[in-house]
Parts: sequence; C-alpha cells; structure tokens
Amino acid sequence: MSQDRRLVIIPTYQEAENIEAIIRAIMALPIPFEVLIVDDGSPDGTADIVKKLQGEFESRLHLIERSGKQGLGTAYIAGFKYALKHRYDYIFEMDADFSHNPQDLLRLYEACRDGGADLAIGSRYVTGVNVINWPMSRVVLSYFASKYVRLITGLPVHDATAGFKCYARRVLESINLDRVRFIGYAFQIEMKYIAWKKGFAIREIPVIFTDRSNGTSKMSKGIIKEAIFGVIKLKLRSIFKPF
Ligand SMILES: Nc1nc2c(ncn2[C@@H]2O[C@H](COP(=O)(O)OP(=O)(O)O[C@H]3O[C@H](CO)[C@@H](O)[C@H](O)[C@@H]3O)[C@@H](O)[C@H]2O)c(=O)[nH]1
Repeated sequence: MSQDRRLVIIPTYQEAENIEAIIRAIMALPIPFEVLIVDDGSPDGTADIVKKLQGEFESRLHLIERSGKQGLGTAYIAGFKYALKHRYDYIFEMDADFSHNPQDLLRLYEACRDGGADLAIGSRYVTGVNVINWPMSRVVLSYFASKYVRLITGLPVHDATAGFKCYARRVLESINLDRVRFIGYAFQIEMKYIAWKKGFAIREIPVIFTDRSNGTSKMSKGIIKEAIFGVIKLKLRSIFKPF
C-alpha cells in the first residue's frame, strides 16, 4: 500500500477562500496523498496561494496554470495526462470547496485498492439523497439527471454527475483522453459511461455532499444544456463509433 502513488486533482476557478484549507486537509490525512491544482488563471489569486504553499509541501503539491476559464472537464483532462505521465497508481477527482469531505478520499481509495473497483464514485444517491444545503431545485435537477442518464444510456450508477472519484490508473490509460468532449457536468457522465462501456468495475461509495460555504458554484445554463444533449450524443456515439 505505501508504495502506491496517489494524486488528487482539484480544478480551480476563483477558489482563493478555500484553496489553502482544502490542501491542508488533504495533506493531514493519515496516509500520504499528492495534490495537483489545475487553475484557470483565477483573478482572485488562487494560484499564488498554491505557489506559496509549495514551499511548505514541496514535492507533494503540484500546479498547472492555464490561461482563462476553460471548463472543469478540460482541467481534469490536463490533470489526467499529468498523472499518467508521472505514473500515479490512483488518481482522484475532487472539488476545492469542501463539498467533498477529504476524509472520504480514504474510502474511495480502499474501494479501488481492496474492494475490487477500477473506478470508485463518491455517490450522493445510493442510500436516499445525501446532500446538505443545496436549494431543493438543484437537488431535484441533480437527482433526476442521474435517472435520465440511466434511462437513455443504461449507465448503472445512482449518481451520474458525481465529481468525487478514484480511478485506478488502468482506467485512464485505456481511454483516449483526446476524444473526451464535454467540459461541464456532462464530462462527469462521459467519463463514467466510457469506463462502464469498457467493462471496468464501478463501485459507488455513499458520501454526504455539503454545499460550499465560501465562493460560488460555476454552474450555468450552458453546462446544464450540454449535459441534457450530451447524454443523447454519448448514446449515439457509442452506437456509431464505439469507445
Ligand atoms: N480549472 C477550472 N476549474 C473549474 C472550472 N469550473 C469549475 N471549476 C472548479 O471545479 C470544482 C467544482 O465546481 P463548482 O462550480 O463548485 O461545482 P458545483 O456546481 O458545486 O458542482 C458539483 O456537483 C456537480 C454535480 O451535481 C458535479 O458534476 C461537479 O463536478 C461538482 O462536483 C471547483 O473546485 C471549481 O473551482 C473551470 O472552468 N476551470
């Protein structure tokens, strides 16, 4: 176990209020994780805070700086390419804003390392609805989005848009990352769908998602639209141009 190399990728845009605390919370976990921040030129100086912390955490804290907001999906793709190049064994996706509890990284890791999962998903909807502080409209949208994804594509997961995950390296190695198209929540659906179509074992681990106290969500109408039409495009793509 101790030889495993674990990388937590956190995409950031305007997360100056959260970034130091989330990095410290991950660094304090009982087993070592490395962290890669992929920042899109946040005007609030998120990247500068990361650079300052690099002095303290040295080789455990990494930063990719990109110019301008390019979307969560492309930030993760940049992070995945970094992870494969540097041969990490387990690669995690996580938000910067504490909506994902850093302690749950350990449970996702165990599900992959000991539980036979190739992809472990921190899932809000395995046992009821485990979301705190979201407006009811957002809970309903998110919950039924997963039902919609299942209906159209057959993807057998309860939380299709979840953004808290652990991939065993072999999953990312098997995916042509240059063919991953979507940039918002549809990206989260697309990655799960491709992994499932390729026959990887997916396990959902129940987690509690707590909406952020600091900063704001980057959700937009464009992101919702991309997800609605993206699911249909994914289904068609799988018929005409299998993954
Ligand atoms: N680099 C980069 N990071 C971004 C961008 N947009 C958002 N992020 C970062 O991505 C993370 C999630 O963004 P939020 O805007 O906080 O997401 P959310 O609305 O709370 O959505 C959450 O739930 C969705 C499902 O309901 C998930 O699909 C999503 O991944 C996330 O976990 C945060 O760390 C945020 O800074 C971007 O364009 N570029």
